[in-house]
Order: sequence, then structure tokens, then C-alpha cells
Amino acid sequence: MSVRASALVFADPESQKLLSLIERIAPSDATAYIKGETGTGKELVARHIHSLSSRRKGPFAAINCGAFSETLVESELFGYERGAFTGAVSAKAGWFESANGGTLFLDEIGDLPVSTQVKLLRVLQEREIVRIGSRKPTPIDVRLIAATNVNLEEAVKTGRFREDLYYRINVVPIQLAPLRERPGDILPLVQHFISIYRNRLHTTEPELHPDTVRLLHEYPWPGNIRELENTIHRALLVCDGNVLRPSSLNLPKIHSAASEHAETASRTFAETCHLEKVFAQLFEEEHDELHDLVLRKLIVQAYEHSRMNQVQAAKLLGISRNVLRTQLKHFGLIE
Ligand SMILES: Nc1ncnc2c1ncn2[C@@H]1O[C@H](COP(=O)(O)OP(=O)(O)OP(=O)(O)O)[C@@H](O)[C@H]1O
Repeated sequence: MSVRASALVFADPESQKLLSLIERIAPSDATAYIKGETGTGKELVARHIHSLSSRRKGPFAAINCGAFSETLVESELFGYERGAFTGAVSAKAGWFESANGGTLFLDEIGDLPVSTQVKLLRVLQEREIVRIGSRKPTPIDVRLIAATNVNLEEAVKTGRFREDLYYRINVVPIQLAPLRERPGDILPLVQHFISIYRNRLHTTEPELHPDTVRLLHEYPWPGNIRELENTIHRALLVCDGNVLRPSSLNLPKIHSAASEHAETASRTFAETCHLEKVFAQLFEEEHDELHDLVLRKLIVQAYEHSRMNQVQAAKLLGISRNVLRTQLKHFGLIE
């Protein structure tokens, strides 16, 4: 096993829960189905399950179902005999045979053509494969781990993925959270990748500037752990001196989620202020309770759903933190 596959980071409480699930299910032979955005560590988790199972001495084979054309994918999975089709000059084992006695990781399983899905289901049920161009079944003993970053449940609804195969693979579902939802992993992963790439690049361990730490936590990491890894690798290459500054990370401007939230928050707050006047005129004193209820809801929207802290929220809303706190207190949102 490579150093990277053995040194895993599971620091955030969310990741610790995941680790204990992995440890519980690894020894069984149950099919696992890993869901998660791109770069969240699906293959790494599959390798970890294999390394903790009784199959660890057997092979671990990983295949990306989306990497092959419709015509190629079956010969890749099930193998073929010599002369099975034009160009089949010699027989070749498929991935199921290569993984015999071990674990087969099928990444992007949702990309399999429906005709191949039928054959895959048969292989899983019968526990034998028939190479293309042959009639002889070969028994196989393989634990399957499937993964996808698309919504397979939706694909079942629209008929792009067979329901029977879905139930066959969905024995142990494992959901990997995006990196932005497990912030406790960010710094341990940064240290992990610094130590890997520092050794490779023969550089000294850089210090993280406090602004760098802040940016690492604010950035939404759409490419998840893979993006973080590439960012650290690049940062160590360009880092000038012994301090890793935000500019070395070269991250795209956080225009996406955070700034959209900020814009929405300012808008909502402006609307809130406007509505406050309208309600005051409409309902006057005797409708105080209703007035407060509506305002409370609007302020919850502007503040809580913007995922900002009070300092950021006050700055973006163009009011002082004290004014914001007074508003929040007034509506019972903080003590
Ligand atoms: N918990 C972790 N600890 C350390 N490194 C990790 C962890 N999870 C993922 N990585 C690293 O992040 C990178 C991406 O992981 P991986 O290839 O497993 O993601 P993936 O979800 O399978 O991606 P894709 O959806 O694109 O196939 C790899 O280099 C992997 O080593």
C-alpha cells in the first residue's frame, strides 16, 4: 500500500463517524456504495475498506466506468477470447478476473450503459463471468465497491440506471461529505499534503500565515480534497520564503457561494429595513407581535442563512456590529 493510502486524515467529527462506519463494515463481504462529490476521497475510502478486510492480501482493482466507450466497457469488465471481435488477437482477462480474491472498485458506475448494467447484475448474482466470445463461465470471488458522484436515485427514476442493480449495489451506502462541510479536516489535510510534497520537493516546512489559514477555511473547495492537494502542491512550488501567504494558494476569487450569500444578505436586510417601515405604517402599535414575527423571520434569513459570522455580516450589511447585535437581541436570536 502506498504511503498516501495508509496515512488518512479523518479529523473532523463527520469524518470520524465515517471512519467508524468503514471499520464496522470492512470485515464483511458486503457490497459498498460510496456517494460523494468529485475529489471527496471515494477511491481512497474503497482502498481503505479493502485494506481492513480479510481480502487485503488479494488484489484491489479500480476501474472508471466512464473512461470507456460503450463497446469497450464490457470487454474491459468481463474480458474476451481470441477472435471474439476484430482486433482481439489474443485472449484477455477482464477486471473481474484481475480482482479475483480481492476487491473491485467500479467508479462512476452510473456511466455504465443499460445493456452492461444487465450483465453486471447477472455477474453479481451468479458470481461467475463469461468472457466475450466464450460460453464457459468462470467463477469469481470479488467484493464489489461502487461509487458515483451523480445522483443514482435520480438516474433510477429517469430509467438511466436499473432499479434492480441499484438495490443490488446499495447494500452498505456510504456518503462522503464535501470538504466545506467537514472544516475540521482542512488543516490536518494541509499538514498531511505539506509533509508529502515537502519531502518530494526537498523544501523546509513552511509556516502558515494567519490570513492563509482564514482563506483555507473560507474557500468553498468545489474540487474538494483533490483541489486542496493540488493547491498545496502548487503553493509549495511557488512559495517564496518560509511563510505560506494567501497569494501562494492562488485560489479563484470567492465570488461563488459566499459572495452570493453576502449579496442576498444585504438585499434581504435592505428589504427588511424597508418592510419594517411598511409594517410599522400598516399595523402600527396594536399589531406589534405580528410585526415582530415577520421581521424576525426576515432577519433569520439575512443572518443565519448567510453562513457568516457577526463581524462579516455587519460589514457586508454596512452596519456596526453593535447595531446588528441589538437587532438580533431584539428579535431573540441571541442572548
Ligand atoms: N481522508 C483523506 N486523507 C488523506 N488524503 C485523502 C483523503 N481523502 C482523499 N484524499 C486524497 O485526495 C485525492 C482525491 O481522492 P480520491 O481520488 O479518492 O477522490 P474521489 O472521490 O474518488 O474522486 P473522483 O470523484 O474524481 O473519482 C487523492 O489524492 C487522495 O489521496
